Amino acid sequence: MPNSKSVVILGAGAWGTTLAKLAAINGNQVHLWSRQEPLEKILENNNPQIILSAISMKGVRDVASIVQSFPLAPQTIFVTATKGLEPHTTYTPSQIWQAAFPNHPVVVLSGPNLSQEIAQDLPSATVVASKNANAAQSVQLVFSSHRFRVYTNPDPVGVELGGTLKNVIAIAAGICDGLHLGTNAKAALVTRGLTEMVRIGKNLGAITETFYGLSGLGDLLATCNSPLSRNYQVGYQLANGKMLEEVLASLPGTAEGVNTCRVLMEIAKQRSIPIPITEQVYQLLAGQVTPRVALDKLMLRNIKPEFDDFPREQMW
Ligand SMILES: NC(=O)c1ccc[n+]([C@@H]2O[C@H](COP(=O)([O-])OP(=O)(O)OC[C@H]3O[C@@H](n4cnc5c(N)ncnc54)[C@H](OP(=O)(O)O)[C@@H]3O)[C@@H](O)[C@H]2O)c1
Ligand SMILES: O=P(O)(O)OC[C@H](O)CO
Repeated sequence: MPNSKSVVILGAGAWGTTLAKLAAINGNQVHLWSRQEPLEKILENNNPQIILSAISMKGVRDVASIVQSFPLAPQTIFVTATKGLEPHTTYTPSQIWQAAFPNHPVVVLSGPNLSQEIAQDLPSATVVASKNANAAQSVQLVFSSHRFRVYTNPDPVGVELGGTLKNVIAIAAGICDGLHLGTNAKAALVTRGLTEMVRIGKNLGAITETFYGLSGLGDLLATCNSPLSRNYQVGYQLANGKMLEEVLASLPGTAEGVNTCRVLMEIAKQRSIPIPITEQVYQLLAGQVTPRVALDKLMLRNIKPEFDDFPREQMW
């Protein structure tokens, strides 16, 4: 294949395995790494043009520092598909990869991508975002197929935060469905959840419009409406009376929203960003409120205008 690339995928979990298949379908030479094998052989023998990380948030920093110890071609592109935030530093995965490899292009891949549906060959779309347009276009070619439509975007911060922040709202959506609160409540929750995502995103340097695209609203809708989502499952099962530890132990894979929620609360406190839904999810995960009390606390907040920054000329 003339455009075939050597692609190393780090993390043989649900998402890494699915992305490896998508890249292989297009004729790329794909090498999937799980931490049971030595990384050295894969990196040294295959001269990767693209290294994609689908590692859970908790492993990203360690894996990035292992990769740092190997010589790489200067044009090697890093792609991150992790949806999480690092505790304490509050770094996104792409910030960790960029700090470890300051001279390499870094691309964020994120969108409404429930891996089980993609693995069944159902149609799906995603976004690859980078400050480096050539790198984003290279990654677009590696993964695009008749079943996986890949768009480019110049706002990696917004694309990465969309995929990360929606996980907390998906926990809330699972609670909403688990309590059988109805379609009106779910619509209100998801819409106000998007408002919270935009508020945090703008504060962290994202472009607002990005949150109305596939990696923001798109992923929010997919994750808040699917029992395939691990984050949704956390909320749904908590609403049905299970303990958090019990739910996490029975989940197939990682629900990043649990840790993301804690990190978001740190960010919101430091920067005085109002995020009431996230705050109630945080208190619920910490065992400080029941789902019903969290609902009442949200409904009984002070009444206020719908938008924080409606254009002045449109105000009364
Ligand atoms: N599944 C999806 O539908 C989907 C879609 C889009 C994005 N994502 C995101 O992709 C990331 C991975 O999700 P997943 O569904 O693939 O989760 P998963 O099935 O639980 O797999 C997690 C992967 O991370 C690796 N890992 C975990 N801790 C590690 C550590 N300390 N050091 C090295 N490797 C470590 C695991 O390795 P071991 O197997 O050796 O434990 C495994 O390969 C998450 O951030 C998730 O939000 C998932
Ligand atoms: O299973 P979840 O909740 O991690 O969601 C998977 C993907 O992020 C959906 O786009």
